[in-house]
Amino acid sequence: VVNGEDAKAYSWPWQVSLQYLSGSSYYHTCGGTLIAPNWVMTAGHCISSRNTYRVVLGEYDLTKVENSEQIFGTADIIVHPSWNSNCVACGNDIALIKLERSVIINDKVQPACLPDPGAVLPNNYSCYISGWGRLYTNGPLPSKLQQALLPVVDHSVCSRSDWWGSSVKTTMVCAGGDIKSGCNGDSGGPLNCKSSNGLWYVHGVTSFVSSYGCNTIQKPTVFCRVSAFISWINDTMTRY
Ligand SMILES: C[C@H](NC(=O)[C@H](CCCC[NH3+])NC(=O)C(F)(F)F)C(=O)Nc1ccc(C(F)(F)F)cc1
Repeated sequence: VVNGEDAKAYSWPWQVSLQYLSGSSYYHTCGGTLIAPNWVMTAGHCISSRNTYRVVLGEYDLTKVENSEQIFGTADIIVHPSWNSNCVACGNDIALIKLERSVIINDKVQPACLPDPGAVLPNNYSCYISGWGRLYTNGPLPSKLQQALLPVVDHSVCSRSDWWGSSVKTTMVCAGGDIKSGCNGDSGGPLNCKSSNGLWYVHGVTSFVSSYGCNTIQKPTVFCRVSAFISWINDTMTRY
């Protein structure tokens, strides 16, 4: 997250650190969202069949053991069937991870609410991105979870030729576009948006930023629009 701030510890209790095994150590590679006691939602581009992954919940400072962490292996990983790793602009950048067992729900680990099917947020609606992605383009990863307020940019603006043009589809959500943005390592994490009922809903799965730099003007962070995939999510959680 570029130009964000340290999140309050455990204030996004559905935030996940997806880590891959390299040698004898695990490394943070992507974010994710807990959506059920044994299911995590992340980005399709976060998954490679060559890797072994683990999922960490109740995480805040990646460099410390805080005794709130719950660590799980994966029982199954289902990448959206229409995800094409050669075409991030085509969308469908979403995957589901079935955990080897259910998490212990507590004040630091809770599932997120998901939006109603088809729900589209209006322009300028305030949401927060959260993640352990780079603090600036080509910069370091933070230790503590970061967050930044990103206003939603509706599709009519986001698809303008001097914005994302045809690279952004209606199955995506744009947010930001100024000096705040997601950055590499935030992939797969949540776009957290507060509803009028006072609950936080995850409307986006962090998908891409500009190759010219994470916080490029008129290139908002682009998210997979969760409300376009509710049926697939429900069907998958039922079938696997
Ligand atoms: C460096 C930058 N990386 C990214 O945006 C990667 C996703 C890469 C998936 C494809 N391998 N995502 C992130 O870094 C994230 F944290 F913001 F989500 C990138 O490749 N951006 C990018 C590539 C293509 C297109 C476009 F669709 F337009 F072709 C747009 C942005």
